[in-house]
Amino acid sequence: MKQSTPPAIEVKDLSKTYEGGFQALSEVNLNIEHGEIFALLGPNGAGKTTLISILCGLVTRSSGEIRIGGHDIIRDYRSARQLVGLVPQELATDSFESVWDTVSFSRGLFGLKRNDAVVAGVLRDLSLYDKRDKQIRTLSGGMKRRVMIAKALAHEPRILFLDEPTAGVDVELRQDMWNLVRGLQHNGVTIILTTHYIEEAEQMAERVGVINHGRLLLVEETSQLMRKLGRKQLTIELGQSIKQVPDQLNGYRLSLINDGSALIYDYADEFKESGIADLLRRLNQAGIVINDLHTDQSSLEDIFLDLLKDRQ
Ligand SMILES: Nc1ncnc2c1ncn2[C@@H]1O[C@H](COP(=O)(O)OP(=O)(O)OP(=O)(O)O)[C@@H](O)[C@H]1O
Repeated sequence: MKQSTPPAIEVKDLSKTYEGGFQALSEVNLNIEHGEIFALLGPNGAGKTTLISILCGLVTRSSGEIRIGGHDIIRDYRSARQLVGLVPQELATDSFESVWDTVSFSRGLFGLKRNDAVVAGVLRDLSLYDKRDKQIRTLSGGMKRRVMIAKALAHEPRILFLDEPTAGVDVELRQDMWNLVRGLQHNGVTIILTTHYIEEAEQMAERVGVINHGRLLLVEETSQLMRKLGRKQLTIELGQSIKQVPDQLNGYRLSLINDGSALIYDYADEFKESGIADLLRRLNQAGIVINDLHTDQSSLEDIFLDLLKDRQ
């Protein structure tokens, strides 16, 4: 019988209570497939770093089971850890080591043989090759962050965790970072990132997990989530202002704005086709002249805020 490949990450009933009694994670269940880009979204203190740190073996769980590439992270720690690279939120700075030595040493920490071609490749991908002989303490903040990524990639991990990779970085580095992420995914690397830049999760991630107060509220394909929860708004600019929405349009979620010169119609994607044509016909029947129409779609950010409001 052919055995199926285990998921990149399997988390079952994971809970974490820190010393002192604070429960940072409760009953988290999550599977992440190979080659996915998965975004973990949540406000400050939601438990994202705790989850990532447990998955990388830096923080111990209180209960639950975790496998990385099928390896239990406690019983089979080395095999599990070998598969994982972590770019932490905090930058390790002020090193007197050179960029090259730091990255090469990181590879050695995983018991791997020295491989200059791999280290050179990683440094080139991150535009660090020219700086390879510089001491880390002499680099700019952005360059130091690149070194952190290079360190995480030095042992060629199959799964890369990026803890808020774009917080406080400039546009150029952010762009480079996302190009790098796409390139890694192309090579089959699984990417798990946390971000406060929700539009980026929307653009980059195939699936999103929303976490708050240590609970994973939902895990959904990004497009699915947008479709399901993403409300749309149609703004109807009127030829002439009106004082109130005519009675015959009471069945629609309409509101008047801008002193009665425009109507807002809230609708969900699935009602788009029939709803709008019907509404426009009825407006016409009510003698309302339409000047212009435009639509707005709620972003993942809006959805996220709505979710937190509903479930708190
Ligand atoms: N070592 C610790 N001891 C006690 N409590 C901790 C410890 N580390 C984290 N916490 C608490 O656990 C909660 C979750 O923290 P965590 O860093 O996982 O959140 P986060 O979602 O990553 O937040 P941020 O977006 O701010 O990084 C926070 O309330 C934090 O104060």
